[in-house]
Amino acid sequence: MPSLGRLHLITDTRPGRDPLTVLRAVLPVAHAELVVQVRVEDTATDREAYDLARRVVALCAPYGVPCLVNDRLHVALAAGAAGGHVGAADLPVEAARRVLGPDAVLGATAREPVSAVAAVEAGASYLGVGPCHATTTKDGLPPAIGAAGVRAVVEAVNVPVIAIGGVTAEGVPALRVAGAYGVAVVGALSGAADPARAAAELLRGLSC
Ligand SMILES: Cc1ncc(COP(=O)(O)OP(=O)(O)O)c(N)n1
Ligand SMILES: Cc1nc(C(=O)O)sc1CCOP(=O)(O)O
Ligand SMILES: [Mg+2]
Repeated sequence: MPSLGRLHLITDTRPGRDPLTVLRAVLPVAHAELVVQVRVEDTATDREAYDLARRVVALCAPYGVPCLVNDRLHVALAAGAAGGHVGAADLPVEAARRVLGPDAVLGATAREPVSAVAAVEAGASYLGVGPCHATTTKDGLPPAIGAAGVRAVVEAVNVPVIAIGGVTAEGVPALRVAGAYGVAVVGALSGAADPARAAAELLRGLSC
């Protein structure tokens, strides 16, 4: 499996957001370290998810950037994505691995060491760990775990840990010190006035 990028751009499909414009801006700056995760609202249809995933796959292909699909693994397969990401409400990791096959990238959400170890044993190739900080992007999350919570997971597993939740360029160094391999962001790129510049700032922190 090729090495994983350290900057995971998660698509923002909330009303008023423009995920493809953000992606077009970020790709030339971050391609060597970029992973794109297609994440749509729960209310989106599979057709909408598929259409977005196809467009993201096509935009990413010339840059060699992998596209993952959140939750909907049939969409990942149909769109020719490199893999998927699952959490507690999705297919179990072991079933997701069977669906995607042995070579796919498979991310799993883990918030503490015990479930992290179980996810890796079940076939996760990286872990999304958070929420690191408060975020307004997603409702219903448990309390933030901070850099210390990330470190606890890092020390328990031997796969890349991708820190998520309220991640900003300013917060990246502390997460790297805690052992995070990379970060996943929605708002830090989607909400930026200049997404290319925001990506460069995130990458600066990740390169330390
Ligand atoms: C990199 C990364 N980490 C965590 C998540 C969250 O996944 P999940 O817990 O399944 O929640 P939803 O994103 O499906 O709402 C993620 N998507 N990516
Ligand atoms: C989709 C998602 N999952 C999280 C988790 O902790 O499981 S936090 C999150 C949203 C991340 O958005 P932002 O970078 O804008 O905070
Ligand atoms: Mg999910």
